[in-house]
Amino acid sequence: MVPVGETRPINGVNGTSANQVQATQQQQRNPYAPRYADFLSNVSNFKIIESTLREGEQFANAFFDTKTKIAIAKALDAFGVDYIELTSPAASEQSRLDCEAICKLGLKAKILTHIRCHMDDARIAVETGVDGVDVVIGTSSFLREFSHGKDMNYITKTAIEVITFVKSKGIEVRFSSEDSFRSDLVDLLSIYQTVDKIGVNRVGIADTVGCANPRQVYDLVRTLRGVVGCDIEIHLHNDTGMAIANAYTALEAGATHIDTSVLGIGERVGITPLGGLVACLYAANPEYVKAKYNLPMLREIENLVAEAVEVNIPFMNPITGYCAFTHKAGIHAKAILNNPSTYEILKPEDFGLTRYVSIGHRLTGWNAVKSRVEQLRLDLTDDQIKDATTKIKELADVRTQSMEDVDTVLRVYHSAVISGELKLGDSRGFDLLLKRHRDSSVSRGDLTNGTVPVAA
Ligand SMILES: CC(=O)SCCNC(=O)CCNC(=O)[C@H](O)C(C)(C)COP(=O)(O)OP(=O)(O)OC[C@H]1O[C@@H](n2cnc3c(N)ncnc32)[C@H](O)[C@@H]1OP(=O)(O)O
Ligand SMILES: O=C(O)CCC(=O)C(=O)O
Ligand SMILES: [Zn+2]
Repeated sequence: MVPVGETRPINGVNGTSANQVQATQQQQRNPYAPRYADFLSNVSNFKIIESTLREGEQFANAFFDTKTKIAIAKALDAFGVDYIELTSPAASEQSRLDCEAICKLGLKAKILTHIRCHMDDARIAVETGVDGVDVVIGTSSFLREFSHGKDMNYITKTAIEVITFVKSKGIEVRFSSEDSFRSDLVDLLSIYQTVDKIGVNRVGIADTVGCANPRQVYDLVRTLRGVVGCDIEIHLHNDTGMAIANAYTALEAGATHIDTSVLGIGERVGITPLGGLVACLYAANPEYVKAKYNLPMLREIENLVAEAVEVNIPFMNPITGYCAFTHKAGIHAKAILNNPSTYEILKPEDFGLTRYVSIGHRLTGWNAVKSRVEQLRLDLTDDQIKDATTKIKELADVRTQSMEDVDTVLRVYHSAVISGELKLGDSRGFDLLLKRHRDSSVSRGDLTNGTVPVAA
């Protein structure tokens, strides 16, 4: 693969200045930007509640010792997340100690802990030094019957008691209904309205089982926006692959805070991933997202967490997947080389990353090969490059060619053309020359020019 520079039209293929002006104008009208009519939308005005150290600890593979938790908290803080949510200090003695230790780090991000809607948990939480407490209780009939066994009257009464207590300590408090999308709408709205009236800082909606679709998310958040004056947080599981789309829709409907975890880790398949959400919001408003977050840190944070929980970064991960900025098909490669915005909505350089064009395969085209010819500073006409491209495709029909293979083809082709040994279209002649080159490289053990010594 060949790394390709920023917006430099490497080959200037068919480029005219008029085309470039038009392309620039098109780029300036970002079709993904929020529309001005969306007065409710917070797509360019949101906060991230990063829950790798709470929801993420519920991922089956997760065990974070104190040192790892501190490293993750510091990295998230340096990235610029607004809040870091920690496991309940009621979970274990070490969880409580870790919560206290992270509160003492003096991070810019506000530190939250996440508790059951219960005074015992609240009393422990407020003593840890956190900036706020996220209180949750299930409101769906499933959870009321099979989890905690409490009815809505009890839930409301306890919520008021816990919220009043946490507020009396001068720290933030959020009340959330677990399994919101399978809860009765009247129950939900009435408890949210009650807690809003007593001054809760945020209410939270949770798609606990990952069943909601964007339209349902829009409707619920939009309705809630009309009922409460406080901030609205949303927590979205990814069981049906909707977590990023649902988060975006929630912001459009007026949500103010989105829960994320690094790589989306959490219960089952987890929640809205930090990187994927950032990619989606960057597409809508790159300047806002670039100004708010230290984007080049994303890869480092994902590597840190991936290593801690012993998983690989998925190949199709937005931004950091290993082929996120690699372009392959000839049609794509030509356009990318002229202007990367043709096939890229995210700019790799904004994330400290590089774009690549893959050349050594049968879907390649002469424009991509030409860019490599120019990088190698070989002097070939367009017709000669097309001829060499035919050769690369023939070879790639048998197996994918490494960059070294491609470079060898181009160098051998170039020297044969210069010396007059090869005429345009002489495929058989070129095969012989290539074989001779490879045989002599093998016999000399010659690895120069990145040529792989393979038997002919
Ligand atoms: C959807 C979510 O992810 S919510 C967050 C989940 N997070 C956690 O569970 C944190 C880690 N959990 C733990 O360490 C433990 O479960 C603890 C310390 C919270 C509780 O442990 P235990 O007392 O042994 O109870 P256990 O886990 O078996 O059952 C949960 C208890 O909390 C009650 N409960 C469950 N949810 C809630 C809630 N939101 N608010 C109040 N009580 C609740 C249940 O009724 C049950 O009570 P019981 O002891 O009377 O049966
Ligand atoms: O506290 C919340 O809002 C969400 C809790 C949770 O993890 C869930 O419901 O999946
Ligand atoms: Zn969750």
